[in-house]
Amino acid sequence: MEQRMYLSNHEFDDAIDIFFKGIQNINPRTEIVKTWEAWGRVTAEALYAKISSPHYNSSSMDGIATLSSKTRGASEKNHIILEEGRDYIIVDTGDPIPSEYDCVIMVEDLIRIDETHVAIYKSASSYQNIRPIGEDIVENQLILPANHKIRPVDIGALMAGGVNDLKVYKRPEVGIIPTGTELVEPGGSLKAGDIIEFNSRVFSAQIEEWGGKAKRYDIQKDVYEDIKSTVLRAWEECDIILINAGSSAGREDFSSRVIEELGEVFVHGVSIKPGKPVILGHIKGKPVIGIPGYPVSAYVIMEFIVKRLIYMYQRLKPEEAKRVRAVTSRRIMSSLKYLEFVRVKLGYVGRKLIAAPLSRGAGATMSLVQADGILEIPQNTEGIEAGTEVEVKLLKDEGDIKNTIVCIGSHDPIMDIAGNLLHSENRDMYLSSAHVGSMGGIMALRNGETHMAPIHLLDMESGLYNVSYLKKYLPNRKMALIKCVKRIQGLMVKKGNPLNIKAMEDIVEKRARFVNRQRGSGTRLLMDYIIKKKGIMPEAINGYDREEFTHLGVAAAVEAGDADVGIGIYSAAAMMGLEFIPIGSEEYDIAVPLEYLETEMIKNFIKVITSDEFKKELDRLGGYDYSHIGKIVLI
Ligand SMILES: Nc1nc2c(c(=O)[nH]1)N[C@H]1C(S)=C(S)[C@@H](COP(=O)(O)OP(=O)(O)OC[C@H]3O[C@@H](n4cnc5c(N)ncnc54)[C@H](O)[C@@H]3O)O[C@H]1N2
Ligand code: MOO
Repeated sequence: MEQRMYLSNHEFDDAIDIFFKGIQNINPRTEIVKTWEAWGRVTAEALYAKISSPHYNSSSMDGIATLSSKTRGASEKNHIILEEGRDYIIVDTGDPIPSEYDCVIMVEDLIRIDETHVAIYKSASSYQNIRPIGEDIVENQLILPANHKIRPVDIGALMAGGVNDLKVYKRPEVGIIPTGTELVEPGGSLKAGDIIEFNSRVFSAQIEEWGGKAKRYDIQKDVYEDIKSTVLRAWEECDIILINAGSSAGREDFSSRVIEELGEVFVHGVSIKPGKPVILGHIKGKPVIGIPGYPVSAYVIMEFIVKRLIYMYQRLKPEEAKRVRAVTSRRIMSSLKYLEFVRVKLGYVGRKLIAAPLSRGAGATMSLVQADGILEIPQNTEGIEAGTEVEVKLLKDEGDIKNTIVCIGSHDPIMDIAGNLLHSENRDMYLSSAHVGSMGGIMALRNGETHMAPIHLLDMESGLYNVSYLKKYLPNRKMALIKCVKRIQGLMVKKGNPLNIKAMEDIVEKRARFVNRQRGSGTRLLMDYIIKKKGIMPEAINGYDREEFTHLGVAAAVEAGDADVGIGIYSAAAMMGLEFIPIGSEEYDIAVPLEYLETEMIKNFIKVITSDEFKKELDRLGGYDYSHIGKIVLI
């Protein structure tokens, strides 16, 4: 089969314009629903009250209904006595007021004389404590305009006004077709090459959130005729069709050909990243979108195009995301060719709102889970320097961001545990970690971009940890070091230690494939220190230059068999089921500028790491000595 290359390079706004112009003749359909089932729906016509509310004069208090003229002249000194049946009747809140009465006196203001008589000591005014007809809603009054999204309170007013049925826009049915021979349903055992199909489930939830109705079709293998017949079925059953994956230029990327054969492709390929190979088209007037397979690419297309489409069917416009000004924590490179959407973590450090970029890969679902905002880097920009003021679209509440401890530095799984405990103990506090290695953490402290930096930096001269680095790199700042843990560092190998590696020398001798940590990380310094002491040259180790950014990254590479041996901490090896050969221990501490030490956030953080619960977690992971945890060293 001939391989087709896509790919126009439309600018994003142009592509969106072309698409929405192409489908502008769509007329949203309407239906009648019961008011009590209309929450979240959008009114297709203005709604007027059919009756007044209240629809009779009603008592607003418990007491007696009487005639105000009979109470005239009553005072503390001049009680007036009223007789039941002749002067008043007893009423409760909400009771109708017979026409011969014009006011209600509260029971608290009555002096009971006997079974049938009360005295009053205050005159009453006409309509006192009576809710007159239409006090709330008057018949024929406008309750809601057209194109209004119905809220819970609207339902009450509509029903009070006698409106029980209403015309709303139909929720568009959105057909989702996951395609790919490699896709499998969740739950089964996985072999290399299997991909758990989850995009369609994410889309379904998004579609429901935006007011559409999701209809998921079975996974379609990469078979042209099968995909085509499923698209045709979805076309008959749905208003909008989403074909997931197969949008790119691969041999089995059929989406655009199917759409072209059955309808028309307006755009294939947009100058954005991620999301570039999106396909925008229609089949006989029904929108069809080919959504790229990578989850983050898919997110971008769902958020910017599909959301708007679903809203359009309900005559709504997506609300604009709130934007804030922030300062970039590090340099972010970007291609001149694309408008790029970078997920960022946000946090206030001093008065600066810092935006730290998260993992950029289009497959990084965690970058979406962790993101506080999206930073758009315009096309024709090479990137953004560290410390630049930028605009960020918020994905989270600004209040939550204010209560976030920004933590930039070396990674250890215990920081994730501390973050989790911090949030479960203090529901409004968060810990946001960026893993840039120990030296990266020191630089972030220097630039005022972080509240804390976890570090484990070995002084090659003295063999001591951390203190000398803070003195050297932050000479003019009063710093505190929160002592944390001693960690056992070592070599990780596959279970059974197939190459029988016992010490550093074995890596050289056996030509084992090594995976290292990045320069600037404390683990790398330790590695450099040890091989230097042993007189091993870096070049003698196969893969000394191969760098991973986290302990788990190293462990995962060994686990997958991409490397024979790596360096890292015990807990990471244990998590991945690897064997571990200790080579030394190091001090992993947390550097904090003194001015933050007394803040609520840091005080709570210290409380967490000194708690029994945290220590229990450390025991569970293994490889940590926490005898000095929480001790403060002033520098
Ligand atoms: N030679 C080129 N290759 C690629 C290009 C290119 O320009 N030239 N573009 C890349 C970009 S950018 C993207 S984005 C992807 C889009 O790929 P497809 O839409 O064709 O999707 P697949 O290749 O089938 O899948 C990619 C990837 O996505 C994940 N995936 C797919 N479906 C699901 C699902 N239902 N649930 C969860 N995850 C899913 C999966 O990891 C797939 O490996 O193409 C690049 N290639
Ligand atoms: O569009 Mo792809 O999504 O850049 O990764």
